[in-house]
Amino acid sequence: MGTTWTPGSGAAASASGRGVDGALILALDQGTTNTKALLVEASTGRVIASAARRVGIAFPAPGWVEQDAADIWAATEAAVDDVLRAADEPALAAVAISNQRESVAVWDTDGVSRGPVLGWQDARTAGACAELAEREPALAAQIRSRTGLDLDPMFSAPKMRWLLDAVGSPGEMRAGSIRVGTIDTYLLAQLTGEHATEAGNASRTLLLDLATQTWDEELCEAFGVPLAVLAPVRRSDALLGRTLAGGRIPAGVPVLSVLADSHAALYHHAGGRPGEGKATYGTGSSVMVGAASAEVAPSGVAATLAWLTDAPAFAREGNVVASGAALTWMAQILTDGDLLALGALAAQAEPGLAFVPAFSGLGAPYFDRGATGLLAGITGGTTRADLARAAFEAVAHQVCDVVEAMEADGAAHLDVLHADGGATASVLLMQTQADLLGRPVRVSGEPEASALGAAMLGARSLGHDWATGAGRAGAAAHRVVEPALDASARTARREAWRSAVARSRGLAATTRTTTSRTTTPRTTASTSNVEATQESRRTL
Ligand SMILES: O=P(O)(O)OC[C@H](O)CO
Repeated sequence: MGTTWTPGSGAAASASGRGVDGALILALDQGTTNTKALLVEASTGRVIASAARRVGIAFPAPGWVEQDAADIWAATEAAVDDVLRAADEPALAAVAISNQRESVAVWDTDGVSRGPVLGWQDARTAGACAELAEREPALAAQIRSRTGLDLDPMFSAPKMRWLLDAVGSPGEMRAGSIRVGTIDTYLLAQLTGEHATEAGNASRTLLLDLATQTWDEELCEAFGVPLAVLAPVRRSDALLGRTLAGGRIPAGVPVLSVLADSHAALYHHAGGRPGEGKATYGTGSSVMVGAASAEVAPSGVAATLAWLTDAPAFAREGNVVASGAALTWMAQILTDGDLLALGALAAQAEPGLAFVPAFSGLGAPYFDRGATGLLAGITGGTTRADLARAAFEAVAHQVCDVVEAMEADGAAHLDVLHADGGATASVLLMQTQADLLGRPVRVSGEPEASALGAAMLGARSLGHDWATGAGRAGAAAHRVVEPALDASARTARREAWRSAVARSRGLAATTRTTTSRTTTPRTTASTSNVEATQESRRTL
């Protein structure tokens, strides 16, 4: 039974076999499921070796998602060991890091973990967040206006508070002898002994003032996270430390760049160029578009700091809950889980049927947990191919919904969408996306966009600029898909979709809106619909 678009590689490490031209960057991508390590030629961006090690994850209670900080570090060291061996122990010019966002670790001043990592999907503080929003609506509004984010359990501050309550004493918190931070901060502590956090990662905590790119003391106080336990906020391209002796990486190698993973992919694809955004097609879809300022985003999408170099780069982001998940579900019904067969089946049909995959409500830009999944437009002539086609249309429509919401106030605009992730292998999906968006889709052939984004930023500090130079040598091929649908057909298909979404949400079918003003935006998380069945043990 085929459940992926392409066959996976079982190799732990691989090397290109070609000689190395100049300095090498070790690029790490610490993600939820694994840590990847790449050796990247600094002058060209060519990947000469790569390795990956899995990271464990636990679900100890409904809505709880935990990882082990020591396991994350062990997987990172093992991946580094694999890649250095594969390349015969080369000299390293720099380390670059990209990492999963929002997840929080707690450790002591020696770098020893003091509790579980609360994963970004962890929703144990959902009750506490809802209670705080109800008790102090002005604070919830202040959080959104200052941080760009909604008060939601996905983000770090409620997790930090939970961990501090669970394992920290007031004395330790006052003295700063216990530390909490996002995964970049934990990795920097292990690699370099420094206590520092990268600004883009910090912007996912609910504690960073987007306008000043510094910790917001009032919000820290509101969440009960003392400044003393937080790391100083640093530029994304700062010298963030040098590797310690005794680790797998030789001592003294500078860490020259850190980017949050989704931000790193945006940096890799678009290099900060205005009008370029990205969509990642995984189980859900993360859609990010650069924004001119830290202005509060329109309802239904978040504002975030993408990275901080000479100037801050802002972005807007929305997360669709079910995109690849919609294809997987339909494939299980129609093609025994075979996604390639689903694509072939869908190609036999014309668009017409609307499938709203609100399996557990809808994410961005609607954030309607009450929405129900539906198929609209079934007739006696509806075929299996029509159903398959509707699943592909649903993925593309949802990305359009987010893009339209991002552009609603005119402060962000998308000219070209970079696409990455497994489902981009579908020619039908990418053409549908370009058609419904009415803009070109640049389909990335690069599977490691996040690690390479971090490496690209680090290379700049070494004097190499792939983004504005002649282009990255050895870059994976990409393809550009141009829209091929006339405006009136596009409008008709978008209207039919909006009508189906309105029905799914129990609204009047004539509603033409990308974002409800009557429902409170809940979250930007792909887990927005995970109802925490266990209330937080503490209130915020
Ligand atoms: O670990 P990943 O690659 O699933 O990324 C997680 C995201 O950063 C969460 O926001």
